[in-house]
Amino acid sequence: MPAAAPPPLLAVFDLAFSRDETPIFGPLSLHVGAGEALLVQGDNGAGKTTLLRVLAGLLRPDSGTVMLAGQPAHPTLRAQQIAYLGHLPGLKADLSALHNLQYLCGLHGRRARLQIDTALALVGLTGFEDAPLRTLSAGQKKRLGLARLWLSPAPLWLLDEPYANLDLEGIQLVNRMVQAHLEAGGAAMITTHGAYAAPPVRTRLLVLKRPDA
Ligand SMILES: Nc1ncnc2c1ncn2[C@@H]1O[C@H](COP(=O)(O)OP(=O)(O)OP(=O)(O)O)[C@@H](O)[C@H]1O
Repeated sequence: MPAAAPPPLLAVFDLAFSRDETPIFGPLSLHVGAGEALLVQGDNGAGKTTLLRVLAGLLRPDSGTVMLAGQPAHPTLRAQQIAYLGHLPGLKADLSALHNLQYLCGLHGRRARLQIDTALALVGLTGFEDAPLRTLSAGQKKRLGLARLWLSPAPLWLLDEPYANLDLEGIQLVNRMVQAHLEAGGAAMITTHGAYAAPPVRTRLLVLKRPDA
């Protein structure tokens, strides 16, 4: 008898979120399996960031269930399974690029056999190791967030506008990273305003609209 397929890395059932009784999204059901990317599109204010923040456990939904690798999501599981790249990448302004990554790797773990220097080189930040974060440009900060993402051992990437502030080479870098992550058995949910930046991988599309729109 063939072995049962593994559960999707992310499965969401009837998830809904509102603010001050105004519905922002949902009820929404979706799943993302290993090797898949789900592109989340929608107008400004459609709820893309909010959805990713709920999935990351940063906001509490009104209702619904989030399953990670077949188990109900809880903080420890989220920390193991999810790498979240948001608008504020969780970096400290006064720490250097290198110290930020050392700090975050200490907190969340690091992909086996991957050195921080290697991740900095991948994102084009060699030579900026000692630069305090506050002296980096918006695109360089985004690149540091990408180095953090690459260092993370978590299989499910939640990427909120990963292309924002990046030049063309940076956009291609994100796409190469997503492709490599999926080929290694990971998955990604990616918010974006335009399909122009869709990574060249097996991608499904979720278009978000406000429930009251
Ligand atoms: N901290 C907040 N307090 C109150 N309302 C908020 C807050 N953050 C977002 N909202 C509202 O929630 C709705 C969804 O916002 P969200 O940021 O999720 O949209 P988005 O699809 O990511 O938008 P964009 O494409 O502009 O980034 C918007 O109407 C927004 O005004």
